[in-house]
Amino acid sequence: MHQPAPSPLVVFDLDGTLVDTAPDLIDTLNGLLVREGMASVPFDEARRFIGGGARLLIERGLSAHGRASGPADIDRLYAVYVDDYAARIAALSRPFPGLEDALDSLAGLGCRFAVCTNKLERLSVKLLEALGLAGRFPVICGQDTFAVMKPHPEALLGTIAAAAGSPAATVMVGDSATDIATAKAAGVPVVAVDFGYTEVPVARFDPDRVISRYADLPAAVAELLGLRAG
Ligand SMILES: O=C(O)COP(=O)(O)O
Ligand SMILES: [Mg+2]
Repeated sequence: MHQPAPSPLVVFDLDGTLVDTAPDLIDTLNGLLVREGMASVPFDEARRFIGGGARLLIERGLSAHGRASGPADIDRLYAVYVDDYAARIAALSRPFPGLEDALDSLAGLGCRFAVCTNKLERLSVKLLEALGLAGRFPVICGQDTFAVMKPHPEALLGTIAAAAGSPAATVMVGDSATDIATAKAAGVPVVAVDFGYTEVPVARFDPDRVISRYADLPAAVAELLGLRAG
């Protein structure tokens, strides 16, 4: 007896992929820096600090001011950051254009959806709930869901398992070198969006596809997984 093949799964990164969170992340970081007696980091510079989780964002913010920081400093600032960010979670953050239509088309191809992010799980759920998107993603895994975070492949493989999917029937969608490395290590094809947060153009990391707008995602996923409409 053959097991029925698991339905195709699309696993999305969150910051810079599903949602343009940079304004709220950067306002939170800059609020923290100003209270510590430092200047704000310019938006375009701070945007490139996103992608490795909040701790790294704070470390990069401090080192932009030439401030060396020990783990105790980061721990203290991180606790404040998480509360401040939670309070403004979707003040300015919005889904990238065309996302919902692309999800509708992908659902029409039989795809299910999950999130694998380096944001804390509870903040990820809160953000997607605030934007009315949580119902689209029955599985939302964050940096603290598993013992490891991206780029460790187990973060993605754990997300796929939680969604009762199979790596062979999954596509990852992300905006950063971290996402591409994670997918490659897990043996999962990856579509990179080029409108997210990265210092180096994503094409440089050799993803399977690069898209510049969500309208192009359904065809890319269909091609990578050999899906047909209907
Ligand atoms: O907030 C971050 O720095 C990371 O988030 P992401 O994994 O959803 O890009
Ligand atoms: Mg990202």
